[in-house]
Amino acid sequence: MAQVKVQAIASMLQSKDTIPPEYVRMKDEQPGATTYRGPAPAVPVIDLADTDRVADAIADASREWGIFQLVNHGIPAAVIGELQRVGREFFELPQEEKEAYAADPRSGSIEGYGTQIQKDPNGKKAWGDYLFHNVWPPSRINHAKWPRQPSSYREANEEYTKYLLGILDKILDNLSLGLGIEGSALKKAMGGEEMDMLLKINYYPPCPRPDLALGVVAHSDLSAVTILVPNDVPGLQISKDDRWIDLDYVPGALIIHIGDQIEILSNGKYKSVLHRATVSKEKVRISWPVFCSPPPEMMVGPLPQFVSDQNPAKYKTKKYKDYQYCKLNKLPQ
Ligand SMILES: O=C(O)CCC(=O)C(=O)O
Ligand SMILES: [Fe+2]
Repeated sequence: MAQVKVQAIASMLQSKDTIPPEYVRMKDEQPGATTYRGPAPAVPVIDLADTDRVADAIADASREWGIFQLVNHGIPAAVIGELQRVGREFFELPQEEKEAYAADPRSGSIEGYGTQIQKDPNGKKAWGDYLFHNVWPPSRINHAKWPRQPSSYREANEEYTKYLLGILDKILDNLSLGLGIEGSALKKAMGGEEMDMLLKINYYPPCPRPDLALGVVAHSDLSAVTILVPNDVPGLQISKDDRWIDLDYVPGALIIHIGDQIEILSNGKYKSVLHRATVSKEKVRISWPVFCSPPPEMMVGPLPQFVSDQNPAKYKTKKYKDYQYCKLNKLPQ
């Protein structure tokens, strides 16, 4: 039987101020009770075209924040606009059309249409649905999980991916230089052209109680780097100095997260960022993260340059898919 999607629940709600109890987070997670409202420094906004400063800015932000917003990245607004339009139109299709792409947990693949299913000790759920599909490398793309409607879905996603490959190269290059290693080193450690890029579309319907629910619970991304396009409804929060703070909406910016794999490869010099997604009372929030990771069989561990007697390895060396298994099953890394 198909999982009941949040989009269907939201459209059937009678009440304007209550939600089903399984969507009410525990008190210590509720955004209404835990969002920091005082003055806080803003997540760095970095200009990719500012060649004098960009390398230091990316390295500093990745050490101190694990996240930054990237402007002047060179992806035409029309390309991002198309990515957003076709993704939104997919979620606006009738429910039964979307179910043709349902994720199948028994298949061993994360790809497809589904609803947030984090294993939660309190039986709580998150207020969001999603679509996952690979966009790179071509050999691991399964077009059966790419929407056939709207008809320009495939072209829009291929076009966006082409630009992302170039931007990811620049980010990894600058991250490598910031560690004092060769520009190509981190990309090589991620499998070079064989690295994996997995697109997720998060669809968060309007929620009568955004103070009580979460779209995505607190986590760091397992990826090496995540490149995210938001729509214009803010909602992403990060934990900084033990406070949950909002990211500003910067029109046209890409939000770059440092994920666990870069933290591991750099032996902790760069930090993956703890983040969560809140939802809106009136508006649909949508985000398009692309998780960029080593291929499943790649061995990942601290690079030898960062390990010494004085500075022992803080993380294990094992296959990426074994890191993935531990994270998905909430086992020790
Ligand atoms: O929707 C967002 O802004 C964040 C989503 C997210 O963190 C994720 O899907 O991993
Ligand atoms: Fe995330």
